[in-house]
Amino acid sequence: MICLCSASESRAYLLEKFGIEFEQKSVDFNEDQIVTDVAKDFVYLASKGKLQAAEKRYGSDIPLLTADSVIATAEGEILRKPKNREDARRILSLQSGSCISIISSVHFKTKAFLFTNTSATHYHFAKFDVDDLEAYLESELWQGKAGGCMVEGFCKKYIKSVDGYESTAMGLQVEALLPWIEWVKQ
Ligand SMILES: Nc1nc2c(ncn2[C@H]2C[C@H](O)[C@@H](COP(=O)(O)OP(=O)(O)OP(=O)(O)O)O2)c(=O)[nH]1
Repeated sequence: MICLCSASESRAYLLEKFGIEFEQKSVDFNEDQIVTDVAKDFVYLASKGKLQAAEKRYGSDIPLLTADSVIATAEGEILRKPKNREDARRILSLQSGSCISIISSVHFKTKAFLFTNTSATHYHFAKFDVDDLEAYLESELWQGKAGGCMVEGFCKKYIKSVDGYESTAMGLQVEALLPWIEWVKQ
């Protein structure tokens, strides 16, 4: 059993999809305190900060798993979760017809080891249909997602090319974690 220290439905879905037994508890960490404009450093520091907060709150008797994800545009702008529908429209419009990277960092800590991994999945999207984008904004499915993005949903039909795991793009590179989770089961 491991503890997914995250409020993320996407991360819980991914662990369930891979048949990993877990409990889920949220963790409070203010990502606004992170001062960097480098996306891979942002997610690493956020994931690390969440782990430290989780250790303080839950102790370390059970293996703790934390993660953070952002989108980086081709220009290097970091896109986090949209604040509102207008922000979602702005952020998604930046991704329309563009190349982006979804970067996820994980920290997985047990009594025996600390595993960290920062991975990216790179997408080239076709231009989003305006009416389709408005319908997606209306659906509010973009809420709580880095860049308002759903690679398995709204964005899927616009994918012209992809390089990397879909799981990384959805917020948790389970494939990289699996050997370490198996080790814990021994
Ligand atoms: N279903 C789906 N979720 C995505 C996708 N891209 C990013 N996400 C989700 C994963 C995370 O829940 C969220 C990124 O926000 P954070 O890394 O700050 O995590 P979140 O605040 O959701 O939960 P946490 O901080 O771990 O309690 O976006 C995607 O393409 N599909």
